[in-house]
Amino acid sequence: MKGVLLVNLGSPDSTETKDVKRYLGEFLMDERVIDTPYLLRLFLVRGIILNTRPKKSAAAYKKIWWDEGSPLIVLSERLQKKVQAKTEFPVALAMRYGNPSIKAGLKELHDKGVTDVLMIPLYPQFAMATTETILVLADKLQKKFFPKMRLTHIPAFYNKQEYIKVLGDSIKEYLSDKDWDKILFSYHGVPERHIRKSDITQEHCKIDGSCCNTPSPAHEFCYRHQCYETTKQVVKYLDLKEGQYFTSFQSRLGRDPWLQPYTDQTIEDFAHDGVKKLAVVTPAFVSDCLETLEEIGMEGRDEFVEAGGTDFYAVPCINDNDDWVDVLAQWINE
Ligand SMILES: C=CC1=C(C)c2cc3[nH]c(cc4nc(cc5[nH]c(cc1n2)c(C)c5CCC(=O)O)C(CCC(=O)O)=C4C)c(C)c3C=C
Ligand SMILES: [Fe+2]
Ligand SMILES: [Fe+2]
Repeated sequence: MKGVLLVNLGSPDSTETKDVKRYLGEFLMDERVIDTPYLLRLFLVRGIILNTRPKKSAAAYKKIWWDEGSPLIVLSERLQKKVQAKTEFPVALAMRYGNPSIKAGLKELHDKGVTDVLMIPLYPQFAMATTETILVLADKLQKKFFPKMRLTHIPAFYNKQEYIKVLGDSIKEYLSDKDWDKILFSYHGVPERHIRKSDITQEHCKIDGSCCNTPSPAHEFCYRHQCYETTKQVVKYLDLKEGQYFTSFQSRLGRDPWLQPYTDQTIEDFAHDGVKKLAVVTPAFVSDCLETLEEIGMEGRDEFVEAGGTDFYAVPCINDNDDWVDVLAQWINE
């Protein structure tokens, strides 16, 4: 029997510093997130990052936490329930880090008699630190604990017209009663090195601005290409004109170069250049989370207003939008 596993990133169990520390430890010790040799990663994560970051992150999580829990988890649970109502196949939810784990999700499906699992990583664009790490871990768990299960997955859907329509319509609807000067498409960043590592041709991605527009088999796994392509498709769908939109990358961690331009700098530059009313869309995230609600919705807004902007609109993610539920159900049932 077929079953579905929706997989998102995950959140700490609570906003207590100890829970945030445990979650960050699991997240950042993933070799596809901090991709240094093991001992260096251990030193960076345990010796440096986990000494200071958990307290700072816990304070940020406290600002966005809901009574029901982490927004990312609650919104993912709502999505799972709505999708379940649209299909006869069992639909489970799992998180790559923290709870509910991928192992628990596979077990839930296994106990319901599922033999064929369709995994849906809830990331529109492929990245080593998101889609790939989910697939690698699920494969390992399947071999070890569920040898009779068969796993398949839906690849990154950044250019699927059904998805672009849902995203485009949600932006249009949210901004319909608002006056805006510019729309910023802000994607979660990754270190530039990750783009080179994921280049299956080992020679295409130069991160010089042109490679992502030149057709290549590398694009199947190029996060940067897929981000720019998402912007391009939404721009086309919404009929935006040159100068009305821009793409940038947020959430940089550490000193290595990450994908640029950086969102925080872009927001400040816009305000200095006279943009008064800014809308920010965050299409790397299906569900609103710390990075959209706090980093963009709070910090980004403050930066913009301090630099002279007047109106700031953080456009919600597609979350459990009914049209998005219909698209997922269609992909599952086809
Ligand atoms: C598109 C999705 C994401 C990519 C790519 C990604 C890469 C990535 N992230 C970090 C470090 C952190 N990310 C954190 C939070 C966070 N990241 C994503 C998504 C992607 N990350 C989400 C949805 C969230 C929010 C989770 C939530 O509970 O709401 C954090 C934790 C918060 C903090 O301390 O800032 C860290 C750390 C790296 C190093 C990385 C690239 C390889
Ligand atoms: Fe992240
Ligand atoms: Fe590229």
